[in-house]
Amino acid sequence: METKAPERATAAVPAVRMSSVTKVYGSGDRAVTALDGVTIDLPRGGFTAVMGPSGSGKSTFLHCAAGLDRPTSGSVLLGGTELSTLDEKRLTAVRRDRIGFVFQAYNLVPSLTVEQNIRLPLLLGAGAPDPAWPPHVVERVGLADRLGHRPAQLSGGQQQRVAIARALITRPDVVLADEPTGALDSRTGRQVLELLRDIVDGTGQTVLMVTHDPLAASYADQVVFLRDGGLAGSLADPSPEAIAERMAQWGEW
Ligand SMILES: Nc1ncnc2c1ncn2[C@@H]1O[C@H](COP(=O)(O)OP(=O)(O)OP(=O)(O)O)[C@@H](O)[C@H]1O
Repeated sequence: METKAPERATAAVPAVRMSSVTKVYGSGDRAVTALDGVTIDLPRGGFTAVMGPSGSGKSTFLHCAAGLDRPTSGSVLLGGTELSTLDEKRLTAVRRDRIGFVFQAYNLVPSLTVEQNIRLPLLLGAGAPDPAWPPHVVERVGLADRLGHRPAQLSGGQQQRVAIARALITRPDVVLADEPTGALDSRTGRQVLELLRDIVDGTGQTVLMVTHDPLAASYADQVVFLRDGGLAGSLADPSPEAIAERMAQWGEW
């Protein structure tokens, strides 16, 4: 299937490139450095998990990568577009068209059907992808027989699959997931993680996921650890045991 712009088809351009990103909230005595000079590339078509103790900067990292928060200094490139210099209107368009969000709490619209929820970003004006893409997404998340249902008629795992399909519908540069299995039981949570893995492997999407759970993080290609706002190492092809061991070394989770 075609991509939307030539720059985004270049494998050499990472999905997200953060360079010396610092985020300071407040000022003077009350200043809190939430991110402290973070430099990282998220490879296109990769699955990256972000872990770290409470307050280490995970949400701030995700928000800066998504253009939801502006860094105090440093640069964030999304598929080759510098976010820090965009005005609010263009930033909103980038978030709508090129980033998919998946939250712990699903955030579906109760009065809309599954199909309308999935297509919501397109109804709100996002550029239409290749016509073959939406049916492909619906099929991939296994919801073809639920399209006329309302969210309340679905299980938690099915609702999260609707949210994942909605995040994918614009064929974004990156899907950002904030504790996507936090509200699910372990079996349903595994199904959602398998789906995220399948989306990366089968459609070449890029996923960035914040999680506290070593098992969830083990579905990623790499785990990056944050501590006090800075990168504190990474693990490639991580096993749950290796992740848990790293967490135990720091003993502050
Ligand atoms: N809007 C804000 N104003 C002031 N301080 C903030 C704000 N947002 C975050 N912080 C501070 O920045 C630091 C990093 O917060 P962040 O939410 O990114 O951490 P986290 O790793 O996601 O934590 P948790 O796992 O508890 O969700 C914390 O010290 C937090 O108190």
